[in-house]
Amino acid sequence: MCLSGTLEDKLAAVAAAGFDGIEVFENDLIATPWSPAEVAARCADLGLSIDLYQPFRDLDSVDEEQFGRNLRRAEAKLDLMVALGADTVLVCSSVGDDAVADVDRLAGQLHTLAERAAARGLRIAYEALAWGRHVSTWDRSWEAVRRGDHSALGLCLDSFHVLSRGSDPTGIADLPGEKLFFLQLADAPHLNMDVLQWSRHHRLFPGQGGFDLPGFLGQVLAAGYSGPLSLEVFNDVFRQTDPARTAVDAMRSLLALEEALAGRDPRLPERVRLSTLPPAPPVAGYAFTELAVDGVSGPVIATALATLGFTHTGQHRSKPVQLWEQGRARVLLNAAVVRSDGAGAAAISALAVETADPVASAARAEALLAPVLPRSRGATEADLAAVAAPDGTEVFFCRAGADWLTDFLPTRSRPSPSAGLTHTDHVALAQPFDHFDEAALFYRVVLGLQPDATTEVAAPFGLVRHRAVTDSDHTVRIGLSVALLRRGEWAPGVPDPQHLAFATDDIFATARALHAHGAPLLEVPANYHDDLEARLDLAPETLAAMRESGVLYDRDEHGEYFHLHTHVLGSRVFFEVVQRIADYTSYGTVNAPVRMAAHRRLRMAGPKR
Ligand SMILES: O=C(O)c1ccc(O)c(O)c1
Ligand SMILES: [Mg+2]
Repeated sequence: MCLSGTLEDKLAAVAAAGFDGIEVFENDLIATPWSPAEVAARCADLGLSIDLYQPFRDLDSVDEEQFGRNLRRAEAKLDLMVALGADTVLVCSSVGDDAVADVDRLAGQLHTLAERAAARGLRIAYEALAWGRHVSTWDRSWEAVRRGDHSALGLCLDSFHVLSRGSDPTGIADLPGEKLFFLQLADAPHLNMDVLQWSRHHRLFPGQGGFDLPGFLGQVLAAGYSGPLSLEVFNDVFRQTDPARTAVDAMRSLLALEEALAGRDPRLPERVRLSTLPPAPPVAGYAFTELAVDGVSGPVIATALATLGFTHTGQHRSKPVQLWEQGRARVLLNAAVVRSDGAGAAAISALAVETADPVASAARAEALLAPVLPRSRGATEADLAAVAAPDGTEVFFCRAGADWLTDFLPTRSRPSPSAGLTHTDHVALAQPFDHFDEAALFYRVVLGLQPDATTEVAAPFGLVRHRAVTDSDHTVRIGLSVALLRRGEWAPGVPDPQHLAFATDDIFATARALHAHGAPLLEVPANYHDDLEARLDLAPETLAAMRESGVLYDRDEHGEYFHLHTHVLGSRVFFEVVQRIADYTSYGTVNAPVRMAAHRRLRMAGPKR
């Protein structure tokens, strides 16, 4: 269910991603030209077991004649399973008006089916759908299975059905492990909506939504469950995405789930063997960020960096790459990266984090199925490990102390007067809607970061969702944004451009320096500061300074945030300058609509490309 395409497409994708087995969904089997025996053979060739056949719906009935017909239908499926080599069938709780309410009568009908299954050496796994007519909670499905009292009758637990209803999974640990026949895992964002629609359209892989999957899995394993961890994710985007890509995303989520559980519950039973991902070495800030530029955008960006107080300090020995520095902030302008953004564009092409152990960081990324990038370097150049993020951004791992800097020959450029920028505060990457959750999981897990809360703002070209990931010391912050919908020709292709944000200890001194050097700064409407004045008790002189220099403002319970922005440069990127006061944890996202409106005004006024 997680994957797009036909059964043939799906099998190839899951095998390539390293899965051990599959659930076969009835619709896929019906639509394949392969006989059940041929499906079994194909799976065996690929090293895949068929762990579940599903689903069997609406088995029980208060109408005994109807139950008899249901039983005949079930027996046909049991025979099919024998040919398929699948030993467990999923029976989900009934939704029809004739569903059996009396738990003993329901148990009796399940018992009858279990006898038919046992005669063929098969098993029945009974699952409570959250919208089942009379059975919609795990404890009620357990009651029916317990009373059904047959060795071929057990429970299928599905994290979505348990957690979406806010049910307490704590008691699951007390269930007899041998009665847990199957486990389905799915995460989901917290939404207030009809639970069936929520389940069929918005499920996500573990770690991509808001449910406590490690806590849930811990309960199930503590009960003694020893079967497969199966992903059952109904999701409108995944249904249309290249299944090879989705399968990798899925496997990454499982590896991360195992690690999260091991970290949380060191007293797991000994028989539970969790993944041994290489731990994430601590990160210590950005070594550099890189912009891909061309002959048009390169000089535009270089000029802007100079007005921001950066100096062109180095030229790469063998590649058309410039190094620009200010404080600990380093930006590379790379004219050798071929991208599809169009002539005159610039884009964030790479970010490099300093880690305590770059080799271990790269090994972890590889274990998490990140594509390792081929290296092309001269004999004396630093050997930087890099992987590709889902959005195409290259992620480099560098040792503290920056030995890669020796790849650059010093230039004799006249130093730009500093504007007081100290380091890179964050990198903000706009994501295509279809890969937002995948990217958030990737950056968080590969780099060993934690997620911040997700926020949404109403911007000139539609709602924009933001989610950031960061390390506990906030040395590496990555902000991800996504337009929740993109339709028609009116709105820009990427409504929210990428940006690099640099930190200063004195936003107003920096603002004065930038104005003096002619930096292309964004003008902020007076209405914005009037609103701040009405809402907040800011000191009049602070407000006056903000008005004068186009500084925006936000605060949270931990501190304050002052920030300003440049024009969009090279059609795709801009720079931000930020000052964080105390422990402000966010990114001034509330102000993004004002910034985006100002960028829009400039696009209208500017030269047409
Ligand atoms: O949406 C459904 O019908 C459906 C079917 C089978 C499942 O295991 C499930 O969780 C949901
Ligand atoms: Mg299920």
